[in-house]
Amino acid sequence: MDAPLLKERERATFNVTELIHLLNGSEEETKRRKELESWLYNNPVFRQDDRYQISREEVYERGLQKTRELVNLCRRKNIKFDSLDFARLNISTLEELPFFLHVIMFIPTIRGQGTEEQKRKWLPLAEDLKILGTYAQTELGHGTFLRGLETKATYDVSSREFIVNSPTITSMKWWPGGLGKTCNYAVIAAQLYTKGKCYGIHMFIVQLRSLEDHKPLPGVTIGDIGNKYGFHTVDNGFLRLDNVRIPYENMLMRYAKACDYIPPVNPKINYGTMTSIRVDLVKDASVILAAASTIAIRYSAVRHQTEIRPGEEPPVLDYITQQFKLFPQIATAIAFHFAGDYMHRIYDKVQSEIFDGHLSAITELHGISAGLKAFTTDTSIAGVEICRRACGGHGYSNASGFQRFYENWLGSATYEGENTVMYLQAARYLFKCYDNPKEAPETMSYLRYPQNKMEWNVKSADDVSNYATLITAFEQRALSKISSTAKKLKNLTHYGMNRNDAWNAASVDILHSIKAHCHYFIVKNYMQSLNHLKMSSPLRQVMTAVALLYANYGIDEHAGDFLESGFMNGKQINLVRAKILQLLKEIRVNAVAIVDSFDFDDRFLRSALGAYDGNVYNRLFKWAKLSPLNKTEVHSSYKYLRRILQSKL
Ligand SMILES: CCCCCCCCCCCCCCCCCC(=O)SCCNC(=O)CCNC(=O)[C@H](O)C(C)(C)COP(=O)(O)OP(=O)(O)OC[C@H]1O[C@@H](n2cnc3c(N)ncnc32)[C@H](O)[C@@H]1OP(=O)(O)O
Ligand SMILES: Cc1cc2nc3c(=O)[nH]c(=O)nc-3n(C[C@H](O)[C@H](O)[C@H](O)COP(=O)(O)OP(=O)(O)OC[C@H]3O[C@@H](n4cnc5c(N)ncnc54)[C@H](O)[C@@H]3O)c2cc1C
Repeated sequence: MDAPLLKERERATFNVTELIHLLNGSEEETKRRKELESWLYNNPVFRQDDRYQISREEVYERGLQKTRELVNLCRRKNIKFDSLDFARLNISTLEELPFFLHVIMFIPTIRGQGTEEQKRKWLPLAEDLKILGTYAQTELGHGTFLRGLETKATYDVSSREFIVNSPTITSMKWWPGGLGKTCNYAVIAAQLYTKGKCYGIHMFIVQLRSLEDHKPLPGVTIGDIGNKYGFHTVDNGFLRLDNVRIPYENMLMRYAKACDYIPPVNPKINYGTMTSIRVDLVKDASVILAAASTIAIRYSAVRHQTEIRPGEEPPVLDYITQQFKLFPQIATAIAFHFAGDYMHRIYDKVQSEIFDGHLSAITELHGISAGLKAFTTDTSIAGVEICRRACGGHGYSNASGFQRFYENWLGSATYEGENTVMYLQAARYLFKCYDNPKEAPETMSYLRYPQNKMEWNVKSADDVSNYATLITAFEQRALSKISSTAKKLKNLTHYGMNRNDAWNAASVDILHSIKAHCHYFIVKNYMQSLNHLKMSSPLRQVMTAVALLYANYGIDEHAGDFLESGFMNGKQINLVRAKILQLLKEIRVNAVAIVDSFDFDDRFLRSALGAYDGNVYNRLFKWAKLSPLNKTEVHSSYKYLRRILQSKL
């Protein structure tokens, strides 16, 4: 163990194991997670040491090899794809495997939207991996605007079949994960035409490749869309369908029927699978940010640079600016952890209501999940970059481990609903609730009895340590943004603009309003979660400091908003800033111990900078020696260099 990290750990004021169990849910949950991880990490197939030295084809092939191992493991240990154990394994592989869309979207869509008969037919095939599917919705021309999708499924009464067609270049399916080379089936989103009339988007199960030799079936043009920023293991694909016939029974008909068309009670029930992934992404955002901050904090405790006082070169973690960059990232990761727990609870509740036939709750779930998906992915993407830059030059090396987080995670601002679009969806619901406060759910309870308070009740540094006072600040900021935007919308329509144009004209303010609401929700949920959890008093002291930092940092970051309405004044913002400095000092002593409590295995982080033992420089040198350019003392391409050097160009 490198001495600096040992010293950091020795002076921690709380018990790391207690926080590990708290974040995992219980001691048993921690044990189970570690057991699952060790099954993966002790398997050489999941090695990553030459990850950046192999070609895309090899990466894809490795992805399939890992898939086979993972499936094998699940079979041996009787782990079901819809279990918490599988979700943990999924995260621990750290790379999306080519069959993940099968597990996270293809199977859930059949489960959620198939009739009992359809589920009896398709689920055993899919769960036993006799067929492999994906979720093919996005097209070359449209991803966001689902009503604009062009793929057609036309019902042919005489043969009791649907004829599926992509009539134009823009109607080609484009992006679905695993579509290019891996899957032989897909759930296809297509416009349903029956008896000459279009009834909008519905889901159809379509076979794409032969189950014998994996060749594309007649009428199917299919392939990989080419290299991307990340997800190199995944064959995101394109698909063109030319008069492909599928049986009537292949339309998922739990909520709607074709032929004599019967519409679903709520047409947005077709969008349910997307909602479930958006819910998961909130927790994923926490995991990614926790991993990035673990690397940056450990490295910052080991890295010594410059001087604060002459003659003493401190760890860079002693620089207040470094703490100001990194400690809010730790706080945010923990805040999103609790938000993720909340989202899973509400998702399970709504699922059971849907099961009982009550579809109304999906609107609320959509409103909350769309907003939090956007807020948490946006924030965590920015946070990973802050952590990377906090590691100076070495942060830019692939040995830092950051690139993997970037590669895949950058996409989260786009997939499963582009973030601006998701914010605007969430805002639709927010403004509806503002107009009809009685309809406002618990998460927007402040809209039920909106109290525009004149000024913030803060006079001293102690006041900004009070949870209720801080929550009120975020509530008032949201309320002020929402009410002024609602006024703007009203004015625009009053002076003759139609509602849609007014919405577009006010959309920048709308965006600010929904972000303020999401921020309020995260702060409130964080503090309420802490209040409900049992913990020792040393741990409570640390967790309180971190929660207070999250809230006070948020106020400082958006000081303009808080000052704008006159609710806060300049003096109070100064009290907030002073509190932040005090909290940074308080957290400093525990920073390494807190990231230790995130409990990432070194084999998960795969970072020379962030390994548990802090042996940064030896690991960096070991990494450099592995560079393919170092296989020989003189590289074979010296032949060009020699000519340049000898002026024999
Ligand atoms: C190091 C550690 C590692 C950790 C692991 C990290 C890695 C994790 C990775 C995770 C794996 C992820 C893999 C990637 C998978 C990506 C898959 C995709 O992108 S798949 C493709 C994803 N694609 C997208 O996400 C596409 C995004 N686009 C859309 O979702 C829609 O087009 C739309 C919502 C924008 C509009 O739809 P449109 O039909 O035009 O709607 P209208 O305008 O007509 O009406 C709006 C009304 O509908 C309502 N409503 C809407 N939605 C819902 C809902 N879900 N429910 C309920 N209601 C809903 C709404 O409230 C409103 O109500 P009202 O106000 O009228 O009362
Ligand atoms: C890694 C990855 C994996 C994916 N996997 C799948 C998959 O498995 N299956 C699948 O079907 N799809 C998949 N997708 C596609 C993904 O879901 C879409 O790309 C996403 O929904 C965004 O749609 P778009 O590309 O049409 O963006 P666009 O909507 O074209 O966005 C372009 C810009 O327009 C803006 N914009 C669009 N509409 C509005 C609006 N109404 N108001 C304001 N601004 C607007 C956006 O904010 C954005 O700035 C994947 C994408 C990625 C990157």
